[in-house]
Amino acid sequence: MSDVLELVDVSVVRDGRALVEQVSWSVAEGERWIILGPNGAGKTTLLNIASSYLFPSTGTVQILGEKLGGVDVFELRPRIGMASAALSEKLPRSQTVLQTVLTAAYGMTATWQESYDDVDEDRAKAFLDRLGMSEYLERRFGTLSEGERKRTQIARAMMTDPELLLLDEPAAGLDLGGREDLVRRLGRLARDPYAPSMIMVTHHVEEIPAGFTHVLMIRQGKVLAAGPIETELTSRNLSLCFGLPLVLDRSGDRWTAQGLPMSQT
Ligand SMILES: Nc1ncnc2c1ncn2[C@@H]1O[C@H](COP(=O)(O)OP(=O)(O)OP(=O)(O)O)[C@@H](O)[C@H]1O
Repeated sequence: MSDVLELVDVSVVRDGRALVEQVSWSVAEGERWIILGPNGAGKTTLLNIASSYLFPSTGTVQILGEKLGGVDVFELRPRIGMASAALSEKLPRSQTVLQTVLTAAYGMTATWQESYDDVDEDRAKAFLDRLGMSEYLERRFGTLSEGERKRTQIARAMMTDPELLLLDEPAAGLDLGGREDLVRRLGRLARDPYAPSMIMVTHHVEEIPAGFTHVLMIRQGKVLAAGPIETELTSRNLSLCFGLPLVLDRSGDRWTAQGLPMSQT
């Protein structure tokens, strides 16, 4: 299996402070990674590197076999699908859901013409259907609920048939039903052998979909643990990562975590 992402000794320094420090990490083709860590740990910074939008201060990065700095990022970016709150803000609120997904095929956020190939339209509809958005094709993006917006964005990220799919906190802001619906859909995607390699950022173990295979835990810019979920996602690692005693539980293929009662801390 070849690597879709390889970071060697990567640091990002801003104003004399390391946002991520000496990170070495590789993601092989077909793997589904969770990046887990507290607020400000450096998760989005890692995702911005993986999407080729951020160059490290030191260290080397290879994305889909191309070395960052030695490749035209405009050729690389269509091969990477990304869904994040920052990207969502750039999408025009007046565009329909279908247009929002279709524009991704042309590497744009807004429509510049109304004619798209039928084949693109069929693809966009198929992805929206997979995300449970068939009923919303003509709805304006700005009128969607948070959950509907997230699902539209994931369909959009799939539109270029990416080899690497990056999801930054896809379940943030969703209610319990919305979260469970999204986690189930992501689980289905993760188990699809034809789906791209995936990296998903989250703060919560409850949001880890079934089918995700690996976890990277980060705290204050440094990697605490990285490897298969089965071995690395432990109460000990989670406690170190979030800085308080936590008990991790597994029920079937899903996870929960809670702090120890005060009397035991
Ligand atoms: N351009 C910048 N200049 C200075 N500091 C920055 C810059 N971008 C991010 N940071 C800081 O780097 C740290 C890591 O940020 P990052 O967004 O990667 O964290 P995160 O783990 O994704 O956090 P959250 O869970 O809160 O979204 C934070 O302390 C943030 O304030």
